[in-house]
Amino acid sequence: YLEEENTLRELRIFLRQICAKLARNKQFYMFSKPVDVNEVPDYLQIIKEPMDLETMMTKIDLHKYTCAQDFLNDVDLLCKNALEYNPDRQPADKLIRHRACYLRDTAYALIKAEMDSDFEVNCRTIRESR
Ligand SMILES: COC(=O)N1C[C@@H]2C[C@@H]3O[C@]2(Cc2nccnc23)C1
Repeated sequence: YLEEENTLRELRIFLRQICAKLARNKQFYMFSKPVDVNEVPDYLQIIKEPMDLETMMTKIDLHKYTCAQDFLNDVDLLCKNALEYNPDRQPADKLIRHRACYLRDTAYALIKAEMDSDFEVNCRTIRESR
């Protein structure tokens, strides 16, 4: 009902700010848009559920996230994909794995620092009720 819609609106505003902050970071540029499957033809054979920051921003606007953990689940997916597709010891792979872990840890730290825990509990209650 109306209080729940107010809460979810506030969640979307909060998540847009977090997502924009991550997307502004030049160190995360390789995660800002979907991997170009024309450039990387085998990507979809290896990664079954691609994820990137632009897609996550769109999902916010489509009301796909009803709590911060839903958003962090996609951060985890983005990171897992990068670790799986870039497993080698060569420097390029090591760099993208490091950046993926850095993005994941940054997202968790930002949300923990800037989100009221009671607010997230309220969002989880709304998620469970739907
Ligand atoms: C999240 O991003 C990634 O997992 N990747 C893996 C791809 C392999 C390598 O880097 C990526 C893009 C790319 N494009 C052209 C040639 N080689 C590459 C980005």
